[in-house]
Amino acid sequence: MIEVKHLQKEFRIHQARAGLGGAFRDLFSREYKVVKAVDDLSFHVEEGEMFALIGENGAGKSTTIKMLTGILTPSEGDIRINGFVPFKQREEYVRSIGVVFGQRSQLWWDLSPMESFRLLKSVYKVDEVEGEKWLQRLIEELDITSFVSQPVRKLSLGQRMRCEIAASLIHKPRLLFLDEPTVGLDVLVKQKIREFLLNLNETENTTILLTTHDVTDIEALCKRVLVMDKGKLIFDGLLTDLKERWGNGTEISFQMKKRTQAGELRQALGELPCEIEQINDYALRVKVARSEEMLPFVLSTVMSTFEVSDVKILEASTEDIVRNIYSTDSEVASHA
Ligand SMILES: Nc1ncnc2c1ncn2[C@@H]1O[C@H](COP(=O)(O)OP(=O)(O)OP(=O)(O)O)[C@@H](O)[C@H]1O
Repeated sequence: MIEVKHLQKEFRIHQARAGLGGAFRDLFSREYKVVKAVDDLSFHVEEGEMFALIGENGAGKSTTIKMLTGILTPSEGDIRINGFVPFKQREEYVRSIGVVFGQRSQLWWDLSPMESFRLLKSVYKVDEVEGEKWLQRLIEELDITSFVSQPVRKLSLGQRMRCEIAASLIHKPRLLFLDEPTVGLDVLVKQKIREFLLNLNETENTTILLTTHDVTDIEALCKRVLVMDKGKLIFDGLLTDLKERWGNGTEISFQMKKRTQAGELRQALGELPCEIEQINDYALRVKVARSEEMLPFVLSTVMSTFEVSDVKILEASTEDIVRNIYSTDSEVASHA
């Protein structure tokens, strides 16, 4: 569905010289700095995948989406989506995709969403009967019936965003781009949007690409994550692998009924690669790197060897992990 090879986008930014003299010199000769917003990006996406593109501010996500949607022309590299080269075959290409930019609206401000939907139907030359059936399904599933006939300017952000999603899907595209779709929304609306997207992906096999700063979006929706840093792709793989790679593992804290020393725990756990920390005479903490395999072993061994009064398992959240990635120097990671 999506094939991106060595994609690059450079921007030339005018560097203003300091002071009045500088401004005067700028009139005659301008100095420019080149910013590589996207640097040698390559990835491949199968039809029906739902994946997230993440990275801190300025990482290059929006520039990537703009190139994928045909708004920007790459400086170098190839993009082929659904058989199209987006920036070359723009008109045909946009009929096969849906786009939602969280910060920008595709609805007419003074019209109702319903009127916008009807206009979009004729722009996309959607089949009357099939198109109407599909629209009714979108309205129902996005739960927008009660306000779909009010002017867009009177809608709340959450109501508008659900209408934006409906508008982007009027022509039943095979591929949907969502740039920050849940930014500023309350938990209930986020939940509704996520349920809708999961259902769309499952029932229609729509390929969905999401950029987000909200890690709960990723956890709810995507198995695959692409992480960008300073224009480069630094991770492309499963969310579970991302957690394993950048997470600090899992910590298990044990409260013992009797005095227990770290050495005794070490003896019980044998050669298992883990860190054991003595909190006090009765409390110890075991840190394991690969939680999925090791956690059950540590739990069962300690519980069957010692008298344990309390256990707590502390796993790094995706949010901690993403923070961890952004604060670490980038290191290229390979596809899982
Ligand atoms: N039109 C432009 N002209 C010049 N520089 C640009 C332009 N658009 C983006 N950039 C620069 O390219 C880099 C990547 O920007 P981009 O908007 O793609 O990042 P982002 O990951 O989407 O960030 P955010 O999360 O803040 O939206 C930044 O350094 C930005 O200043």
